[in-house]
Amino acid sequence: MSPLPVDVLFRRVDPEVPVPGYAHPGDAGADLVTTEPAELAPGERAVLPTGVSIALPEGYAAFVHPRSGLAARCGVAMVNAPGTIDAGYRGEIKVIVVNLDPRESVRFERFDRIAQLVVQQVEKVRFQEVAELPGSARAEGGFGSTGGHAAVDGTTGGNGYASVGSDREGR
Ligand SMILES: O=c1ccn([C@H]2C[C@H](O)[C@@H](COP(=O)(O)OP(=O)(O)OP(=O)(O)O)O2)c(=O)[nH]1
Ligand SMILES: [Mg+2]
Repeated sequence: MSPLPVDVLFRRVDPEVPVPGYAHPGDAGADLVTTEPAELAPGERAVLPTGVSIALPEGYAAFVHPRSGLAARCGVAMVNAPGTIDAGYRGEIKVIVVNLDPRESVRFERFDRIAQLVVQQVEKVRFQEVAELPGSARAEGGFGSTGGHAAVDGTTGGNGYASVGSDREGR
C-alpha cells in the first residue's frame, strides 16, 4: 500500500451527499450511502444510487463491498459482491443490495451507509496461450478438495465438515 493517500477525483451526483469517508484511520473501506430511501421485502433486491461518481487513476479499480453490520443485523447482502468499479467508469456508483432475511423487511433512509468502497491497484495482464500449464502442488484440485466446508446431509462425519441441514433425503 502506498504510504501517502492517493487522490481520487469525485463528483457529487447528489449535491447533498457526504464525502465518502473512512470511519477510522487504517480502515480499508470508505463508506457509501444511499441517496434514495428504500424498503426491501424478504428476498427483494434493489439498485441503490450512492450520489457519487469517481475518476480513478489508471492502474486502479475500486470494489464495492458489503457492510458486515448490515449483513449480521438485517441479512442484507450485495448480489454481486464485490462490485467492480473500473478506472474508466464515470457514472454514478450504484449498489445492488438484496434482503436475505426470510421474514423481516429492511428499510433504508436517505444517507444511510449501505456499502464500502475499497480502492486497490490492479495488474493488467496479457493472456499467453500455451498447450500445457506448468505443474503445481494443487494441480486441478478445487471446489472443496481440501475438505472443511459445509455438508448438506446433517452430519459432521468426523471430517471437520459443518452441517447446514438435516432434512435432505437420499444422501
Ligand atoms: O456494484 C457495482 C458494479 C458496477 N458498477 C458500475 C461500475 C463499473 O465500471 C460498471 C460496469 O460493471 P461490471 O463490469 O461489473 O458490469 P457488466 O455487467 O460487465 O457491465 P459492462 O458491460 O458495462 O461492463 O458498472 C457499479 O456502479 N456498481
Ligand atoms: Mg464489465
